[in-house]
Amino acid sequence: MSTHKSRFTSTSDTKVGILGAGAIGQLLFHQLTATGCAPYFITRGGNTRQQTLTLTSIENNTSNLSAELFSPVSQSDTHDALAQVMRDTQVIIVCVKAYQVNEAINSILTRIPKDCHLLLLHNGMGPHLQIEKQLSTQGLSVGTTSQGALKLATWHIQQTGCGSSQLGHASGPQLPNRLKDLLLSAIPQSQWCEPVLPLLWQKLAINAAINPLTAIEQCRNGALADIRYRPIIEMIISELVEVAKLEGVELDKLVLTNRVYEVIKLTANNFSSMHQDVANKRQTEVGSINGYIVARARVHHLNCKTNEDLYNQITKIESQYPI
Ligand SMILES: NC(=O)C1=CN([C@@H]2O[C@H](COP(=O)(O)OP(=O)(O)OC[C@H]3O[C@@H](n4cnc5c(N)ncnc54)[C@H](OP(=O)(O)O)[C@@H]3O)[C@@H](O)[C@H]2O)C=CC1
Ligand SMILES: CC(C)(CO)C(=O)C(=O)O
Repeated sequence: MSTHKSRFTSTSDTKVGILGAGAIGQLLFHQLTATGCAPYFITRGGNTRQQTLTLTSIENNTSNLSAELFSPVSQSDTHDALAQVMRDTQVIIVCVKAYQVNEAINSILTRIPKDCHLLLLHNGMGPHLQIEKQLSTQGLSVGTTSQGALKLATWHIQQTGCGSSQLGHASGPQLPNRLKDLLLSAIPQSQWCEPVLPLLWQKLAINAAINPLTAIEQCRNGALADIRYRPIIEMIISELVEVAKLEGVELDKLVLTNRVYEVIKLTANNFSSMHQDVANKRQTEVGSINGYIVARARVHHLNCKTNEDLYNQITKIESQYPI
């Protein structure tokens, strides 16, 4: 695997859009702004406006920034402010949930400039397969992050973890080095990795093992260290390794298992995102986690009983949310 180190010096002439102004989108906004770049947000509602964003850092320091928000649905026929700002945008970072990616990109597809690059940053896998087919000339990159951010209020986030981020090429033209440097210098502990797909599969294994089990058992991540979960965790990983192999990605089951247990230990006190989604009766990302493993297995006429069982249990819980 090759990695790319950043040699970026700050600039304000690079136009970066952030699609999705949630916890991770706002965290990246603060981090990009600190390097001298002035990103803007694409949201799914509301009018074009300025918004004050508040960040509470890990050290509990609070800072404010002003951001510009644009929406594809609020434009009058004569003045499409989003189209105008997107015209010279060089990169759009997509920070929505996995199941929101298609709709979010489709809402802006006709406005994306021909030489603009897209970077997908979400948990789980899958949306890139659809998006790469829809892009004509634009390049696509994908990434995974273990940074943590929590929304305290709509426009106030708390950084909850200083993890690392791995980004890399998916399809079409490569992200120009100047833009790679910008992203790598803005996002702490980030690396450009080629190939990046094995790293996404590795993160998928972590999420496939930890997320549904903690949601079903209603426990913190650390509870999965109990020996009684070992057989099911091993089965989840075995199935994933087999599917990844058929997809051309070789993973070492033992290394992956050790990594899953390392994350269980490192995040022992956390409630996983799927646990939180289920506790708050929100749609989960299971379709892009265990659901993705099952879907890719089907393409290769393979059965993934354990992942399928977990997928079914989570979607059943979701279907029982009160309306
Ligand atoms: N938060 C974290 O600590 C981490 C999150 N991740 C991953 O990052 C991804 C994003 O997570 P997170 O930021 O927490 O999620 P949030 O729900 O906080 O943010 C998603 C944002 O996307 C917006 N959105 C949804 N659809 C559209 C659309 N069509 N157009 C424009 N905006 C849209 C939502 O808007 P609205 O307010 O209207 O719903 C929301 O603001 C997920 O895949 C998550 O698993 C990964 C690591 C850590
Ligand atoms: C790594 C882990 C499992 C941490 O909780 C996570 O990514 C999630 O909760 O979605």
